[in-house]
Amino acid sequence: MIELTKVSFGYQRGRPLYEGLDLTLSEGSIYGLLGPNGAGKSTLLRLMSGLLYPKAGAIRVGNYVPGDRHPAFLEDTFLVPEEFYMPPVRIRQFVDSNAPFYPRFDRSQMKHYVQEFGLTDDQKLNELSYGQKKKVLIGFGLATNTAVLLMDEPTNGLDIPSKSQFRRLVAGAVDERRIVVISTHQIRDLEALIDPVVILAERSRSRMTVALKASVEEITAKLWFGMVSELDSSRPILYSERAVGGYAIVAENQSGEPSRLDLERLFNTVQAEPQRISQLFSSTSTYAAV
Ligand SMILES: Nc1ncnc2c1ncn2[C@@H]1O[C@H](COP(=O)(O)OP(=O)(O)OP(=O)(O)O)[C@@H](O)[C@H]1O
Repeated sequence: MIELTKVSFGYQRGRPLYEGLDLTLSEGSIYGLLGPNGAGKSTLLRLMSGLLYPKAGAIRVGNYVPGDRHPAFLEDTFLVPEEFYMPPVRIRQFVDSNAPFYPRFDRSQMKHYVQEFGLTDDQKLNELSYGQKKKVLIGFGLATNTAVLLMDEPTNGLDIPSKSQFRRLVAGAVDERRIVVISTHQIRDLEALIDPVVILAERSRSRMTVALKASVEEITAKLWFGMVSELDSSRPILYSERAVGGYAIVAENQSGEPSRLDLERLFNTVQAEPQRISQLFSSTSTYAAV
């Protein structure tokens, strides 16, 4: 379990990014962390991995406080950052030097990922493209089998076939003891993978909060995604955008009608109507605390 309780954080004095942020994440799920530029997604992943410390409130990951950087916590947590440095060594050497830090690291799994991504063990990291380096780091992260795997914009830089490989490999690497959190703007890349969805939105004066945390099932039970030819009052519409032949809408799902979640429209709805969304999902959101 990852538990953030009343967490406040800001990089500069007097300019908090979050204040009193609550968020609980459970094992066995791949959470999608979405939010506008600068919302604090990377910051949240750094707080969860112990690279940053909250100014107030508490963060617990299992039995540990990430900021204490206890060895048992560090060997069970892996962060694939958006920007990274890879040393000028062969993939094999990189694995040899870093795998010992992760007791559950599985070398045959890593070998498989390297092959799947079209790479070979003896390639030098400094001779790889950004996307290829990223594949090595993603493969390494998956092969660590840490209880917590955090990935910041993992599909940035991956080509089209690699994005579906990524989805397949991540889906295959999750089990009931693992929590995977993926922060992304590449909603289309990950639509079929992430569930539940966590969306950050502005609470007040540039302070961000978790405006929605819900499973795909809960979202489609409460919201209806579809097309209408006219915007009329037959449905309580939360968001609409012009589309060919009418409007693509997100409405309250008062009749329990099934529909397919559209993450991009959900994201826009949450940013446009954070309070209404919060009321609809009041048991799962902290926005109501404003
Ligand atoms: N090292 C830093 N020093 C000062 N401010 C920072 C630092 N890192 C991030 N920030 C600020 O904190 C805020 C949140 O940044 P963060 O990178 O967490 O957002 P993000 O949601 O990941 O953004 P993006 O979607 O653009 O990657 C931004 O306003 C950013 O300018």
